[in-house]
Amino acid sequence: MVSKSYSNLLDMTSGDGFDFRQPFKSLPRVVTSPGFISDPDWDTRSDGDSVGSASSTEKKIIVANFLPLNCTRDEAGQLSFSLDDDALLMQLKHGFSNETDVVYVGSLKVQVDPSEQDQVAQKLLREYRCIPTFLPSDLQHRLLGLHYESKRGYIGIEYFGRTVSLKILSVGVHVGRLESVLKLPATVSKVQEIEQRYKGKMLMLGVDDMDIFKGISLKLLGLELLLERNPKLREKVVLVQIINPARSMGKDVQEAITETVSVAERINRKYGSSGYKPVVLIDHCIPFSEKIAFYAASDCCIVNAVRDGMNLVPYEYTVCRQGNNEIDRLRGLDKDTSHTSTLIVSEFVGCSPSLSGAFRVNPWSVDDVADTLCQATDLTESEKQLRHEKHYRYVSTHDVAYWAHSFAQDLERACKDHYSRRCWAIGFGLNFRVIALSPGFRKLSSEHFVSCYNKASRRAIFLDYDGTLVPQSSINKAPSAEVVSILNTLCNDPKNNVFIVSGRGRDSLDEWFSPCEKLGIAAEHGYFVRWSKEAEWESSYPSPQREWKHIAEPVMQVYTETTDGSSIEPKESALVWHYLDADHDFGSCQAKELQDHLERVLSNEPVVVKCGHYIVEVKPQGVSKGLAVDKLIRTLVNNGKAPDFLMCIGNDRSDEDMFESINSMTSNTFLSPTVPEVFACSVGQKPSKAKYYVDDTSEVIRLLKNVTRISSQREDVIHGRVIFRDVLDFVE
Ligand SMILES: O=P(O)(O)OC[C@H]1O[C@H](O[C@H]2O[C@H](CO)[C@@H](O)[C@H](O)[C@H]2O)[C@H](O)[C@@H](O)[C@@H]1O
Repeated sequence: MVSKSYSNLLDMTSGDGFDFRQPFKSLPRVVTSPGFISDPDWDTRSDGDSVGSASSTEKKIIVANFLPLNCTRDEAGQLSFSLDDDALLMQLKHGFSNETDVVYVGSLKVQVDPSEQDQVAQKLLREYRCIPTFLPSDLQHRLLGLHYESKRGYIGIEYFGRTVSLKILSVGVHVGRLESVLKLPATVSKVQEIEQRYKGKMLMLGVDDMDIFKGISLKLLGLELLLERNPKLREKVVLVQIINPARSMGKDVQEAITETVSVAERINRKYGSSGYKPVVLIDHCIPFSEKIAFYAASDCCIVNAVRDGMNLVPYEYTVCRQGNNEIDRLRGLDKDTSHTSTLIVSEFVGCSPSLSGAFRVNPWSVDDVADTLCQATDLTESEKQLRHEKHYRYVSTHDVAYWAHSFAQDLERACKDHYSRRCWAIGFGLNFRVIALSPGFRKLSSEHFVSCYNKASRRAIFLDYDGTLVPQSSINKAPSAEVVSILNTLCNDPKNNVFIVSGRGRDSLDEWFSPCEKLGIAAEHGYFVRWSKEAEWESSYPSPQREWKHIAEPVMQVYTETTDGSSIEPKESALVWHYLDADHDFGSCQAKELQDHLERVLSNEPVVVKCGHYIVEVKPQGVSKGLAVDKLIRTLVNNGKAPDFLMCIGNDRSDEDMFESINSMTSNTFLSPTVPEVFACSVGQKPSKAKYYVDDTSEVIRLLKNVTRISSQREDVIHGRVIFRDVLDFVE
């Protein structure tokens, strides 16, 4: 649902905060650089600077799944909000400087009716610096079929010219906050009280939210088995299980509660006595200080989740076990006494890899849990100390501020290039996008192009096919008579070498361009190359291998069956999955899944998996339009025909390789001393490595047609057909 909160996202990049007294501003169409809104409708000072540019306050926008807010709706339907101080997001800001203005963006844990959304959004922003996103549930599950790549430790999502960096960072706890709660007299006396209550027993602790993934009853079953197998531990071991209230109340959660209570009662019946309950369930809200006291007093802490996020319970436990002087004094310990702790952590919990001294368990295996609990009861003091020291060193140095700082550094790196881009706002509502273009990217001026073409003495021209010479939308994929005629004129100019560089197979290209005798063709992204119609097809690659196709094709078939309208195109060197005729949203999600799937199953094969215009293509490694163009130019140079004019037009991702290749030609030593005039041109104004763009295929054709006049005059001169009118036209 779109609410005004979305339009305010643009405000966030300016420094003027969110002033609701101002009337709603019109959306700027062009954003010249982050933070500076160039539209004259917006607040500007008399000197022309935007208000935003004057502010020195650093602003950090933290986008998370959920906002750090407690939200409740009372019986009358009234919503009330309060900051959730326990939320890690709140603590993250301690890693930033005090002046940093932190704004949060995320979902709410309550449903908000569309009619209330604007009002709620404005209230939350004004009172809590929070911007709620009212996402439909199907949008909530953070990669949307977008194309992404792994880049040294983080994921880069190419999004309309911007690289959105995605890094999976660990997170820590706010050690200072825990220590200050631990110091409170109420906490200290609670620690004493708990230690007194469980004196002589090994106190095990579990702290979990009540949900079906936390594996609480599996933990209890492990304890039951431990007591069954080890009678000597009866009366000696107690598990205190603190259960935080459930965040939702579905049937599953209700069943999990019933099961947990019934297992606990069974264990207590079987192994308990008048003064001993092996399991103590605390299933009501307790003060934070009491929870901290339990951490501090417990010999061992067990997290047995079958599925979880980071889970910071082990970190909190470790900090609390370090205690403080007051607790040590009450325990009769001198200040140099080492502290101890024992952790049992499910292998499915996010913090597990960072805790090298913890016992790792498979929560599904009751046997494993029971055995591990048994080992934990049998540790020597020095072993418990060593494990604790190791964990405490890590947890106290990798706290929430450490990770916030690390994140801020990543953010700076990710934004490095952003400041040199020009950003354009396009579309409205849910189609609103910001595209980032490189500073020099501009429309190709026909005059400049024609003038350079005219001056050149040897030209190399590389033309993509689909989306460049024929519209992507055209049903008839064959070139028009006009295209054929233009190409023929260009090819007949002896100053020119003209090539079609396409992903298409050689048979269709051969058939479509049979009237163009002198046209060069690079088919299947340059796997096959032919210099003219009468020349043989050449390939500098080994014959197409079949083995990988036996792996890839069945996978593509599965996706074809489940994606209505999709199909497979076999090519000589490649295999393509098409979804142009399928539902585009579903197709693009399927395409991303398919790409990942193929990359996994083909990881040992000499192929690459690439996405294109409604296609996913598997092709041999080392085959690209860029390499094809590079080889063709090198051959021209070796044959003494070094071009002083290079032109390359294309519209698709595969054409970007061509642009990259010909862009590098100006600095390439093999062309020396000729420095060619380079025209890398994208069809469509979109993020590209090309320096120029034209709007569409009809503009490509117009552009080429303009220069055919120069080439055809040249042809007429050769054939002695120059007439006075042509000379006049040319001069004009
Ligand atoms: O390099 P190009 O000349 O741009 O060719 C790239 C691909 O062209 C063909 O696919 C395209 O046209 C299909 C309709 O004929 C359409 O379904 C698809 O979405 C387009 O990408 C060709 O079938 C592919 O093999 C080429 O790689």
